[in-house]
Amino acid sequence: MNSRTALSVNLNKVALVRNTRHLGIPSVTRAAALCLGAGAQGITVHPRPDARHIRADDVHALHAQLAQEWPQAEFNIEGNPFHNLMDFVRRLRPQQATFVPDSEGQFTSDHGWSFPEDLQRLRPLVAETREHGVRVSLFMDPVPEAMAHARAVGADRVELYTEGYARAFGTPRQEAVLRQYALAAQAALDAGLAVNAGHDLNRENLTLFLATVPGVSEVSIGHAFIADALELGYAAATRAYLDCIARAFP
Ligand SMILES: CC(=O)[C@@H](O)[C@H](O)COP(=O)(O)O
Ligand SMILES: NCC(=O)COP(=O)(O)O
Repeated sequence: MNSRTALSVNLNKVALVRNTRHLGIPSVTRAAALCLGAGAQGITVHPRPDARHIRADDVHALHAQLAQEWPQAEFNIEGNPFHNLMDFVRRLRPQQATFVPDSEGQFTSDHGWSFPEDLQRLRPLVAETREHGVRVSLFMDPVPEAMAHARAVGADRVELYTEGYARAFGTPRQEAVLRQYALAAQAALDAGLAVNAGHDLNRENLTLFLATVPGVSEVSIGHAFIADALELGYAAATRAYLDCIARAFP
């Protein structure tokens, strides 16, 4: 299937279920193989410092699996570069690192970086990550004015934090909120950044987002994807999300 936006499947929630027993099932590497085999372009993990879901050995196993069996796939590791993310960047050099300003033990990601406050401390870590050959994406709220700062820090991309859109979807606020995301994406593109998006995207809200917000290179989707995969299976869920993406670009 040919489309303009890549699908990166986030496997956090597979590991969350696996961690409730000591049996190794469900397997994150098996999930990755099934999603990539069905056409997903990448795999995302967010190894949190408390290891509640993805653990360090999962990140290493997935990295080795993708390098050997899916060399064309993108491996995207998310996390806070001031906590544990840089260890993975330095050792594994994935295709993409997404910097997320989560606190330790955070329930789930709920905000992006703040500029100019975070500018100076991020700059050396962005530079180091890029020197390792790893693309840097910064998790950002949809604030158009912040995009030039993200570029000034040296990032390659921003990931628009989409929970606000997901909450507004289907409500009277939907149009105004989408306009805000479109303006933020355009500001990022104008600043020379590529645009990713993620958080609470699902089969209902994805097509409208991609049809409205310009130039989204990649979406990373986990929670709703895995919920769908419980009903449909990984391969059918992947095909369903690829179809949502394709329908945005008729
Ligand atoms: C950055 C982002 O939006 C995702 O990584 C999200 O935080 C998923 O993490 P959890 O699966 O731990 O909620
Ligand atoms: N970067 C967002 C991500 O990987 C998945 O977020 P969600 O779909 O689990 O909310």
